[in-house]
Amino acid sequence: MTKTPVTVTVTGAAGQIGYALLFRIASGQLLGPDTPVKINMLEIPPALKAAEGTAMELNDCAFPLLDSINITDDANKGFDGANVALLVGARPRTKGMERADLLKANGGIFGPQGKAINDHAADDIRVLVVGNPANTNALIASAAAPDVPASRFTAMMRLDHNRAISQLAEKLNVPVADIKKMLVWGNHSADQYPDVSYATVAGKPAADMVDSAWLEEYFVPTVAKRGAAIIEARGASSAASAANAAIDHVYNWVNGTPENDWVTAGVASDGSYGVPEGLIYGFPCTSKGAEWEIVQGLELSEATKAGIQKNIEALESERDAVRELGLL
Ligand SMILES: NC(=O)C1=CN([C@@H]2O[C@H](COP(=O)(O)OP(=O)(O)OC[C@H]3O[C@@H](n4cnc5c(N)ncnc54)[C@H](O)[C@@H]3O)[C@@H](O)[C@H]2O)C=CC1
Ligand SMILES: O=C([O-])CC(=O)C(=O)O
Repeated sequence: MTKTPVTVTVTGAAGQIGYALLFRIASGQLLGPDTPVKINMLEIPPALKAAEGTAMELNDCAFPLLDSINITDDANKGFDGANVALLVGARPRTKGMERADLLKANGGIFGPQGKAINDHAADDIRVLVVGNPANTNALIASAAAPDVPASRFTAMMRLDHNRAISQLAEKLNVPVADIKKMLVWGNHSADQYPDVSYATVAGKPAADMVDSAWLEEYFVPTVAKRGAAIIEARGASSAASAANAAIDHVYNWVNGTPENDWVTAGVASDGSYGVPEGLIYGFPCTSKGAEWEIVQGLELSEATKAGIQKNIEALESERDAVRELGLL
């Protein structure tokens, strides 16, 4: 190992996404095959023993890139020196819980974690929020970290992006690798707007290959409600595909996106496409290895404008609810 290890903090490390994620981080898939990693696992006290078990298994893999593992329930220690933070641990919605209760419970997690990132993480910290409601949790964490640029707090829209590619590939019976410039605008929720307007299939416009009835009646709802369909089928929410999307997001952020393509990332709006500044919103993004850049200048159809607007309203309403709770 010649390079300095990169410190990666994973919260909710003992959960199901954590279990699908950690081995891939330690094997080099998050950052690349030449980058050693120090892994910090942040958990709540009841889950520390399970986290220790996962750490034992990580060690048993004898990954050449795995420099060290630290397990803690103290956010200040968990984010100490972190270069990458994957905020997976969140409070799930339980029976009878109102949306405000869920936002409040998660505010209690993501506010303090944002502050700990502010005070202890490395200067180049990059944060990906996976825990739901991901976009608003990212907003809460970012607001609690005034010394960290808002551009470093992102929310995971990549699973939605990958789901959209998969659905289109299946419909057209083409390899997923032929599909470029897929896009899912907005919120990681059922309001999201998966959009094939700019997508290409082997270089040709995807919009010419599918009809609007399929798009409206099948594609958009299938992608937007895929999380619920997985829960229905598996009896548990998506884990390996979520971990895979987190790997894709960070890998492209750090190593850059492919030429002539983009990915969907939930990033702080700069006002692009009429999305109010500051909302963490799914946009078409590229990276050259430093910051996410929102792709500019796309012409928007009426359907896309409506999809964007619906998600603005949904995210503004979450933001206002969180403000009312004093979390912003
Ligand atoms: N953005 C996206 O595309 C997706 C988001 N998710 C979300 O990811 C989150 C995690 O999912 P799973 O791993 O399946 O859940 P899980 O319940 O299996 O694991 C969550 C873990 O977080 C831990 N945790 C809770 N509070 C914590 C805190 N304050 N600090 C550190 N750890 C804490 C728990 O002890 C548990 O081990 C959920 O909110 C889920 O809805 C899931 C799939 C996709
Ligand atoms: O719906 C859930 O709870 C999990 C999730 O975010 C997804 O699979 O997209």
